[in-house]
Amino acid sequence: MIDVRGLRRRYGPRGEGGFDAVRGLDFSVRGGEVFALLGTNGAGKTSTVEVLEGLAPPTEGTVRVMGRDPYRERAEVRRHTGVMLQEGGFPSDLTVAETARMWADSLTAARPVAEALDLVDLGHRATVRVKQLSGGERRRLDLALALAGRPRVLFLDEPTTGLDPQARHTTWQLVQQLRDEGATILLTTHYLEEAETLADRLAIMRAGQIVLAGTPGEVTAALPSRIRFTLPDGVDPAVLPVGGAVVRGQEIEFETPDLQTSLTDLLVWARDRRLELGGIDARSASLEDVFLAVAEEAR
Ligand SMILES: Nc1ncnc2c1ncn2[C@@H]1O[C@H](COP(=O)(O)OP(=O)(O)OP(=O)(O)O)[C@@H](O)[C@H]1O
Repeated sequence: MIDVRGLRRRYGPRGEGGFDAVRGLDFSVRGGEVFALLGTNGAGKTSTVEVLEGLAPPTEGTVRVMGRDPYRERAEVRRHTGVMLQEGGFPSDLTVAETARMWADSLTAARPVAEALDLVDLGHRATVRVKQLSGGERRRLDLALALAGRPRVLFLDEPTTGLDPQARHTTWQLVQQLRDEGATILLTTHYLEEAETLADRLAIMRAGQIVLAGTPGEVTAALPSRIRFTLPDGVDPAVLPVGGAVVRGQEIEFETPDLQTSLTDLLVWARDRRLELGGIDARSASLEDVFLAVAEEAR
């Protein structure tokens, strides 16, 4: 549904004075998939998504959405896409329902306004003026408008920024529901839990390039897992069956690329010696660990 080959996006002139925000991206998003673009501030996520939305042409490379060029064939592509920009811009004197109705009138086959507002839990705020909405409510209105045309492809740029935890979870459920109904969704987010929860696949960008991509499981497998425990008093850490452990008194921590094997070996070793290990904590790297490692490498 989305295909990006060799995408570059440059702001300003060629040569000095210009800036390459996107420096050669390749990725694709399959139908019915949620794909998350992650990256530090300024990594180039919005610059990429804007090209996919047809708001700007690529400086180099090709981009296809549903097999079409979203910039040159904007009218055709736009009919099937829903877009939630990082900042929506609505006339602030209109009410929520008026805003949604105005938007719906510009679409073919829009959802009924009440249905679109109910999807994002804004039905009870229909008669409130946009300027009186909280930041989180405006975000949800943005989302309602993005969904209004029953899009087959949905672009969500930081959809849950400013939402309280409950509204965030409701939004996640909505995104999952839309995906289950067949929508293809590309989102950017700074919430790693959001990416872990929603994304079938994700890519981490840094300085205009993708540095890691895959399923959340594949991406977190890029870093070693970690095992921690406490040895019983009187047991010398030197007898441990693992190399490279960090030892603080009786507290032991070590990393392993193969969590299951290392943990099994450790537990069998302890059982054979009738040792009771305390506070065993064994975990794979989290997406946050990976993200921080990627960001750290850039320093
Ligand atoms: N119109 C512009 N002119 C010049 N430079 C720009 C312009 N828009 C963005 N940039 C620069 O391009 C780089 C990428 O910006 P972009 O907004 O795509 O990053 P992002 O990954 O979406 O960041 P964030 O997480 O902060 O939203 C940044 O260094 C930014 O300063």
